[in-house]
Amino acid sequence: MEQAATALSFGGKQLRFKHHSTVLNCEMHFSLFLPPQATAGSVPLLTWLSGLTCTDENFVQKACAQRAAAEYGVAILAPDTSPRGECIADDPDGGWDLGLGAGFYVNATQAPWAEHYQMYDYVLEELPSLVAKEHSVDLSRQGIFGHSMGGHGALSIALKNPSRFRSVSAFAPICAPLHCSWGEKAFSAYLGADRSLWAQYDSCELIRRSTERLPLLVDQGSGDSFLETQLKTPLLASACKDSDYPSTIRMHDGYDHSYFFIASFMDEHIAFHAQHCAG
Ligand SMILES: N[C@@H](CCC(=O)N[C@@H](CSC=O)C(=O)NCC(=O)O)C(=O)O
Repeated sequence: MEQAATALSFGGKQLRFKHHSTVLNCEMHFSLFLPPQATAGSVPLLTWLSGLTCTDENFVQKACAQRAAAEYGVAILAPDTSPRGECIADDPDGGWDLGLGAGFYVNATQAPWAEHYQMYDYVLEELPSLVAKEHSVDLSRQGIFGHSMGGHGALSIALKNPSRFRSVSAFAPICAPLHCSWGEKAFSAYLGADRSLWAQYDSCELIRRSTERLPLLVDQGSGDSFLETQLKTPLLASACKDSDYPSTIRMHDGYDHSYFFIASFMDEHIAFHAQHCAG
């Protein structure tokens, strides 16, 4: 693991690393914020999953997360959104919703994607273990959150692994990839034509199948241009209601899909995770 950048921020450190991922079979970058409390002992680890077209750097530069992370004493790990490199398969039609920057946090089973697109295992297993080997983060106190495609990733990964996380939250998540064109395009490429295999990564399906409960917070802007076509927040609200899954799903008048929205509520998400990851 090679350090690519470091900067002090609110008494903590904003770091960027390059490493070889054995799971993804390529070179990757990721970012890690360590709060000042990490110099005295291990701190909870929050994983942030970004949306379509992002790298690890969008969150670092635009989410305004460092001040609250330093205040509450939590580390934030920000992975990239897909495998990277010239040899990595990409959307043959040049779209930004498949391939590079659009890994959807699943383990692809189909050619040509399966060779590198294993983002589920990378985010859940390889990266936190790698970080914990070299930094004082406590893997028994983890939260996960994300935006849009990353909100889908955070919800689905947490719902599939409730014993690994204390809390989950999302900004404008893709709530039901089985029922939107972004999800249908990505899942048919990565997972194949059998839709029954897609359900293992669909948050609404996972809520309906769940037996354990995690604290769950979702924020959504009413002025988000993707709300009706791609995100479908009401489907998540219905799944939670039908399954008696406790959740806080908040609509915010006029907010759009951008990082301006994310930054506006970032402090509340970090406080939410810090509360559940304490002790
Ligand atoms: N590049 C596209 C817009 C893509 C976009 O809006 N990406 C969002 C995530 S969408 C769902 O996963 C994003 O986070 N963008 C990065 C940012 O810094 O805003 C276009 O040209 O329309």
